[in-house]
Amino acid sequence: MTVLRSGNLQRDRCGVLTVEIEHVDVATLEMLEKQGVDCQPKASTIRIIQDKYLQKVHFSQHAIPLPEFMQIDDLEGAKRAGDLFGYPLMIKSKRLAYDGRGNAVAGSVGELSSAVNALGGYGRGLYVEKWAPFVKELAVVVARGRDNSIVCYPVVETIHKENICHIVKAPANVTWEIRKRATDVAYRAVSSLEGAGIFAVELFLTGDGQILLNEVAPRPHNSGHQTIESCYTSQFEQHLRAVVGLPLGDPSMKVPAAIMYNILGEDEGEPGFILAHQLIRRALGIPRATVHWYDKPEIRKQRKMGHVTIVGPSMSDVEQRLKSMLKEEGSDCQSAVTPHVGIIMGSDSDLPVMKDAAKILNMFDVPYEVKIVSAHRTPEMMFTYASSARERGIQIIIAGAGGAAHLPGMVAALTPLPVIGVPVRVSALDGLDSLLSIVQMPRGVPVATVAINNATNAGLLAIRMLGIQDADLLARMSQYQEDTRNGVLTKAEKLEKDGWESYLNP
Ligand SMILES: Nc1cncn1[C@@H]1O[C@H](COP(=O)(O)O)[C@@H](O)[C@H]1O
Repeated sequence: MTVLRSGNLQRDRCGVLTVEIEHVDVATLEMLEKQGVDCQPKASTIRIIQDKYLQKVHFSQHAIPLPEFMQIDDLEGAKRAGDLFGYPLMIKSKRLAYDGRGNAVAGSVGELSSAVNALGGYGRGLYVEKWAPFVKELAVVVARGRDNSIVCYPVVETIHKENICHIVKAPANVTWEIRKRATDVAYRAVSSLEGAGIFAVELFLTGDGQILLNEVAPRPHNSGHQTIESCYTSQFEQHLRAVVGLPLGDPSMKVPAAIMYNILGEDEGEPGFILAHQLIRRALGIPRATVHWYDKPEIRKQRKMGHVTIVGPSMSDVEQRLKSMLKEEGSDCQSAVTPHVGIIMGSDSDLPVMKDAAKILNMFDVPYEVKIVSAHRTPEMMFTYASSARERGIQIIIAGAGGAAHLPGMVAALTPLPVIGVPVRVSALDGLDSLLSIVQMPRGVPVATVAINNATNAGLLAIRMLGIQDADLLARMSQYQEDTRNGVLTKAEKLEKDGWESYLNP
């Protein structure tokens, strides 16, 4: 087996299969050699994939949702397609179309000829697709083993610039239902093919929530590069497992968020290398960023020269680091620590109580923010705060209010994050009004409610929740419990030794 750089499977004239692969650890290689690697993806798969038109025909036969398409052989055919699908019209080359090559858009009937000429004429083998009015491009990397077992990686969002993949965000910021639908389309597309290995399935999400299959690439793919750092099994290891016939690995993410940024040539020759190296230098200074440089001998504008993957506790955290790497305005990676907990309260008069939650978070070194947000006096602000909290990387909200204390409940209705309510004692009713307002939530909208004025417990509960995914934090929580226990034991010993009278009047 030869280990090269990309991800394609090739067979030479003697029938020896070459796996082009970029990342493989020595242990896997040794194991492969011992196995006497025998990789034989079915020829039909390769043929289907190489001819994009045939691929479309194949998928439409399997009732997989696609943009409408038809083959065109001359100008008359192209005009008919225009009449049928309307403009703009997507014209695609059947073969060797990738990275924006082999695609042209005709904005009107008058632009048909120039678009076709740009693709090398009808003789190249062309087909047209109805314009897919997508709001996002999604992708799912799917692995298929030689025993036909299939696993799907989490759905990612791919962001293209001038038809070239620029950024991949994992996981995609879409609803669970859309993720499920995208995964289902990808699964069905790969199930309808033959062969083993990684298949990257590119999808369109339309404004009305439809998922359309764009294309399938039968190889480790740019949309899966972030799996090296973000998933338990990278797409490259998975590809080897699949073609060799080993059990497929766990494709799930081991970090909450990842972004892959392609390093594209910004200039030709030496100036291009200097710019790329400046970017790499900045990337090396970004926490949790990993640089991959492909060491291609030549640099050209828009050529993929490498990529950077940044992983982190939330998408907003990772986005902030990316901005900082790209030196975008308002990005200072050092000062911008994403708060994990939001402490909010209905009024500044709640602060003397709510400060105790902040003290606990200080003690455990958990980043947080403190804000005044009133459900009644600033309802719009409450709406914006609650509905954007998750996106900003907040993981838990502690909300305190007194009297008609609707803040925790309303916030819980607006976010999927856990909300801890602190009833603040303010009125003649001694806090019972606040307690009942917070605790008596309707079914379906939970608020974890602590005792009246006990913001300390809200802070501690937040630490325990965060500890589920943070072993160090959980260990510190055990230590806190141990210290509390020792504190009580010391007092008990003193009471025993001194007697209650001198204990009370030392
Ligand atoms: N329920 C509510 C809505 N907006 C503020 N509050 C609560 O009203 C109490 C009294 O607020 P203030 O001291 O500002 O009058 C505070 O506990 C505050 O959370």
